[in-house]
Amino acid sequence: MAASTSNGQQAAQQVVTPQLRQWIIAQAEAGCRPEDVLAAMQTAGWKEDVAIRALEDTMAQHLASQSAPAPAQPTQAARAAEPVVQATAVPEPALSGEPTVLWAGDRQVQVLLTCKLPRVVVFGNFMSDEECDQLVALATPRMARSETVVNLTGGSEVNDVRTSDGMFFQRAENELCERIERRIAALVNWPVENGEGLQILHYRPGAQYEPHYDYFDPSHPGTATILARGGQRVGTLVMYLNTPEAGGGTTFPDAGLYVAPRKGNAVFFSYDRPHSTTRTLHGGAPVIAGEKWVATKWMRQGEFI
Ligand SMILES: O=C(O)CCC(=O)C(=O)O
Ligand SMILES: [Fe+2]
Repeated sequence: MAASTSNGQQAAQQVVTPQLRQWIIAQAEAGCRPEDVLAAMQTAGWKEDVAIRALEDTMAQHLASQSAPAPAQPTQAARAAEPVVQATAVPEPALSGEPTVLWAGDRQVQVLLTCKLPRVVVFGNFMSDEECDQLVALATPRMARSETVVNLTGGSEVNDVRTSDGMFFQRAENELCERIERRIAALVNWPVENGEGLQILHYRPGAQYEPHYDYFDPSHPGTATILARGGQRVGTLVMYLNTPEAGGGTTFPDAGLYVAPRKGNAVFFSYDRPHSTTRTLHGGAPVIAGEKWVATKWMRQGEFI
């Protein structure tokens, strides 16, 4: 099996050929485990997300085309059609009727943009100017250089990936946090109890948050400790507390999406599995002029304790 390339630039254009599909089916029928098929594809230069989608789609189609009744024990071929990482329920706004506004319990919020993959929704008028200013004022005396979770230990440390300052509020620490948390819960239909405390970030000119995933990497040793407090993260709401003069948007490189930071607006995204196939790679673009303040709410699968 030969992949078209292992070069990142060209890899974005990798195309799943009929030959690759045949090879996948042959491996599964020969009894190869899906993990091994995936590993072989990656060794040959296929991007992980392309390989997973090719494997899942090919085996699902192959099984659907077989007319024989399902065997009592799943075959290797059936196992290969199972998602490599299991999907889970996620927060989701009530957008089925394509509304232009949503009632979030105490406030009407505008729907400005929706995207299926990655699941991204941009909201307007999520918070009032006064609420934004008040949150910044409450956070300011407590700002410290941002820390990022260290996956090896489950602890956190200062590093260069995130050059902003930050702080965390406890959940429901004050009336404003409580009000915003209830609004988020109503907007994305996810229990308040599953939310982490609000995080406030402050970026000065040049500061940025390099592209990353918000879920915890299941393969890292520190993740088990983190997951004990409510399971995986499954959704994020980034709320813009001011409008920088230039730069500082939230980027989704896999979708070529740039969300401009506008005071009071917010960007929501969800990820139903801790995997790159959710395409939720995102970052805070460098602030070019002015400064940037955001509040981030991360939502867990279960109650965050
Ligand atoms: O600042 C941003 O636009 C993104 C923030 C972010 O990704 C986070 O807080 O996890
Ligand atoms: Fe993030």
